[in-house]
Amino acid sequence: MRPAEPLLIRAATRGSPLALWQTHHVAALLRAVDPSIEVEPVVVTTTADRRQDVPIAEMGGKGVFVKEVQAAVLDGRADIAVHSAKDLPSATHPDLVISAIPERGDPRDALVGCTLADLRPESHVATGSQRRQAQLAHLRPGMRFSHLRGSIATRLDKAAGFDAIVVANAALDRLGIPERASEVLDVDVMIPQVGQGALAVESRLDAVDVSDVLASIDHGPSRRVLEAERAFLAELGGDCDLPAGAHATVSDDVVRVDAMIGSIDGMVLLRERVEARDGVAAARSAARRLLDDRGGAGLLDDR
Ligand SMILES: NCc1[nH]cc(CCC(=O)O)c1CC(=O)O
Repeated sequence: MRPAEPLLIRAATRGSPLALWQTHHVAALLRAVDPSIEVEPVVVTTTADRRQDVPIAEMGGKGVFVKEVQAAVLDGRADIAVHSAKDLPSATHPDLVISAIPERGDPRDALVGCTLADLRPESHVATGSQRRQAQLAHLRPGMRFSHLRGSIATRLDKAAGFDAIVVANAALDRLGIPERASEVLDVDVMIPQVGQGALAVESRLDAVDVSDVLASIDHGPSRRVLEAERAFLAELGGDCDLPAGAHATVSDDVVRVDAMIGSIDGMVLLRERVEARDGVAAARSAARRLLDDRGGAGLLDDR
């Protein structure tokens, strides 16, 4: 018997060590299902990667990380695009489909430099995320914040200049440096960003053969919570960085959504928890309560 024809899947990815780890992870998951699959990374250098000096918000929001990776799939240079789910805008491209959401990693944020208990009102924290700043400022009023962006390695290199920086714990795990976390913040202390710790693999809507293969590495519970979290983001109408976050979990067929909207100075922090079998409905209702009933819409407008 002849061996099966190898199936080549070209995977568009950013070139950072984290993005490459994620692409290799997707490749390993696919090959565990079908060893005849070969995954060839197609590295795309995004404008956002080249311009480390410019805040994300000024480059057009968080979609800047994914647009150029998606373009490689849309114009046929690649078959799939591997993204950090949290970098994906809430509305996907009309010609693309999220054909796999593999089992989610750690959704939590990590403090690097010192623990939460070590943070004083005079402490200086660096983060580029309005969500992280709003929640930390609420926990420890008075702290000074500086902007920080760049790859995880770049940010870790600059950590010594501050009392603490905040990064996704999944990134430390994936880069093999979990010991850099001074403290991993419980989701009750710091609500994570929509999609944090999860991967989203896109393919062309018309490439049914590719999406069939990817379906084999889709993880149902992870898809269910991610779709809920993304519905929260869509309801907020925000694809740029907002002082807002949502985290969903599923147990006994019930999805629980914890969501927050705050002011960047930490003076106001609104939280809601909604549980329902329909996670998307739960997330939308958490968003409506925060925006309409509790004044969150005004907070987002005032930024
Ligand atoms: N903001 C950029 C970004 N996009 C995805 C991750 C980490 C990996 C993940 O959340 O899956 C990071 C780094 C960070 O937030 O510290």
